[in-house]
Amino acid sequence: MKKQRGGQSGPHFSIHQQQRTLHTCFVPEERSLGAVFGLFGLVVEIMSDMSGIIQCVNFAAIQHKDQRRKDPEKTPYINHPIGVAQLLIEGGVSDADVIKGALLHDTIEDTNTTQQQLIDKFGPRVAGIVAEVTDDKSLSKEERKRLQIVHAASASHEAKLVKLADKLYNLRDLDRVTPEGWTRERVYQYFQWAAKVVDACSGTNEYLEAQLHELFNKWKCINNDDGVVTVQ
Ligand SMILES: Nc1nc2c(ncn2[C@@H]2O[C@H](COP(=O)(O)OP(=O)(O)O)[C@@H](OP(=O)(O)OP(=O)(O)O)[C@H]2O)c(=O)[nH]1
Repeated sequence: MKKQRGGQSGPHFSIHQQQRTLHTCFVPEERSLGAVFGLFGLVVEIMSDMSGIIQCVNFAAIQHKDQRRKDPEKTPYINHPIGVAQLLIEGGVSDADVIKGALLHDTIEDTNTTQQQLIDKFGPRVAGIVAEVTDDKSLSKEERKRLQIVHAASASHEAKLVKLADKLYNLRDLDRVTPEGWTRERVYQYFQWAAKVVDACSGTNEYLEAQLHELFNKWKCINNDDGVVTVQ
């Protein structure tokens, strides 16, 4: 299948068409022929690099093997990158390098993986997406959080997609259960900060942003005209 600009491909269904209709495949009452064809186009696209994607899942699983999420069930950490990749598929993303970037997105930040290793194994484009969504752990937490907002605005489209799916996954997790040791205030603060990062990525993916705004509405995070997020 011929590659288009930005790594997107699919001669029969535009990425816009896929994004608009694809998520309806996951909602039985809204399922339509167009959505099913859209899903087919996406599956063909992703399948064309299935072995590369499996290699990423395998590498991420090995690198995160001893890590757990912060929820009381101590879910295996690998569930997170796989879930972020799944959200991108739901959002109609058919660019295999973005899916790979999602699967690997925490390997540099949270394991001993280096960017050079990712370049050697998965190529410079995938490694570049991961590098863009990696925080500099040598900085203070406050500075890292501030820089995420600043960097999100000028990030590439591919990195913004991973960022949006990452935030959606984490916010859904927070909505589901409070991590061990977190107060309700800390959860609200995370929502407030995440709303600013998401705002900086606006206009990237209709589906992911709609899902995020649904959560912000539920948690009553209002992004004012002056960019200040308030919680009601
Ligand atoms: N909601 C949730 N988050 C969990 C859980 N387990 C681990 N995390 C991770 O915790 C981080 C958010 O916690 P914070 O206290 O704000 O940040 P910190 O761990 O970096 O100090 C997120 O990582 P991050 O890479 O720093 O993401 P982000 O801060 O860039 O969103 C998230 O992936 C969990 O069970 N629920």
